Amino acid sequence: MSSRPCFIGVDLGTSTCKTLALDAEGGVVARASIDYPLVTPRPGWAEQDPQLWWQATVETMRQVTARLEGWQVQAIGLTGQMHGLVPLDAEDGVIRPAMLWCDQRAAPQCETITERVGGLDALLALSNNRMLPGFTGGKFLWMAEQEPDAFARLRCFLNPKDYLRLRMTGVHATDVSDASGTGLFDVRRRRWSPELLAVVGLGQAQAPAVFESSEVTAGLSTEVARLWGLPAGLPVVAGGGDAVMQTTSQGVVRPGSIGVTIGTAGIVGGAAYACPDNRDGLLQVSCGNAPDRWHVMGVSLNAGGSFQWLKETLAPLAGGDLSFDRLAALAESTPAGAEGLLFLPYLMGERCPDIAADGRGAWIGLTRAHGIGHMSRAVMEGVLFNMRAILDLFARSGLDCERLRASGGATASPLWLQLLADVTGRPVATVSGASEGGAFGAALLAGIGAGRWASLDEAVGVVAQTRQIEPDPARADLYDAMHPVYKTLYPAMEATFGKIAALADRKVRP
Ligand SMILES: Nc1ncnc2c1ncn2[C@@H]1O[C@H](COP(=O)(O)OP(=O)(O)O)[C@@H](O)[C@H]1O
Ligand SMILES: O=C(CO)[C@@H](O)[C@H](O)COP(=O)(O)O
Repeated sequence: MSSRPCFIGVDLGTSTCKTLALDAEGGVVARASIDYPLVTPRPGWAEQDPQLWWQATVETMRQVTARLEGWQVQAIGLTGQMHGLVPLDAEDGVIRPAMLWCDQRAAPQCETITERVGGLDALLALSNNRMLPGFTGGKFLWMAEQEPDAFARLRCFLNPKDYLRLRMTGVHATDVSDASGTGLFDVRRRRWSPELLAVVGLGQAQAPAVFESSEVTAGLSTEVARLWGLPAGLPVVAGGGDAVMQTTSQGVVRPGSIGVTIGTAGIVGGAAYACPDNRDGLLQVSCGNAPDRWHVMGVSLNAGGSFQWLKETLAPLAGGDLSFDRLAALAESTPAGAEGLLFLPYLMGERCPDIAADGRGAWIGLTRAHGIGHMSRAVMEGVLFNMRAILDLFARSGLDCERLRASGGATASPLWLQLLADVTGRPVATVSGASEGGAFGAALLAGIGAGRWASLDEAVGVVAQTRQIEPDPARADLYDAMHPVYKTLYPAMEATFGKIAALADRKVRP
């Protein structure tokens, strides 16, 4: 019997590496995932060791390929966390741990870049994006200033998922959607901006080659192919940044629908046929996963990651074993609105709806009547109030939508899904593949690259709606009343957070 074709997608998330194989109808044949830690050496900093990413990829690929007897892998597609800087030396060695998308240390350098090009309007004309804290661009200047010896050794930089490609194929390459997130890319023309590269001290030779998402970048090396029992030279397609790819996995590739992802980050995203002008730069505009598509999104740094922080913080008090389900059950048995307890989730600072590098998290309204169930519920509600504020920004840009499509790790929880509907007051649809996250989209892109589907529109034809969750009228009414109050929290605290950030730099022994 001849082997059946399948396509592999690898998603290098912030918390987990997920790998899956899809058949030619979009059904999942095999999947595996492995977690790794997020390191926060100081408030506002976030790093990971690319070696751990590669180990997780090797192992998840081993587990998936071991289950593919009778299947023939036709191509691999990559996706992963955006905006991270993997600095490489002349031997392709990693010079320092990767600074991630939620790392705020380079906020002052982002302002410097904006000034150097002549202000915000000039920057938007070059890239169509602000140089937001957390974008890759600022990290180069930070390195040049704070770690000049390390910066002098830099010969090439890669986005996180593209480091996996380097290890798989030996090639320095990225795709247009992930390149958009560096802040150094001319999103309108789908090419590096030579002016912006120069402003951060780089030349074109130090930037990876850029491909459209479904283009084949290179073939699997003999050594790596042997590790996974795959043919040497197997095509590895360009893929895309995870925030864009999540929206592709949701089937949101044409204007008119909006996807919400609750992963570590929170993403509100939609597609466009032409590159929209990013007038005030409060949203992000990137190239989409097809040559004729662009992508608009607002990204919160603090969605599922806030819930994960709560779990990790409380786990030692719960004998080290506290599950997301237990935490959600505590929240579910607490009244909607957590009896007046609000949570501002800016634990990693924030990018959208507020640009708040010095932002901090806070429970506001604590009383002796509040317990851990209230705190857990307030965290979930606060994250979703923040997503609703991003939806308000979308509406202001004429991108509103009556229904949402949901994806991301948190959508494994029925409570998160119901609260998303209740807090936004919109029906929420889940789709096949949404719980698989970006790996699903990456595998679809691999399928396009291998010729299974002729276009992105055709490929997302395999994405089907699985459920629709309606908002509960009474809870939606309460959340309508709470949202304007929530929106006052950051403006009220902004100046105080600035002072707190300065105080946090003063180290005094315990
Ligand atoms: N069973 C679950 N119940 C509730 N939330 C969950 C569950 N599993 C994962 N999550 C949430 O999903 C987040 C991770 O989502 P994921 O899409 O896998 O993120 P990433 O791609 O950033 O690694 C976690 O931070 C957590 O808040
Ligand atoms: O910053 C962004 C996109 O602009 C984030 O989407 C990161 O790319 C990380 O995503 P997850 O790990 O939460 O999927």
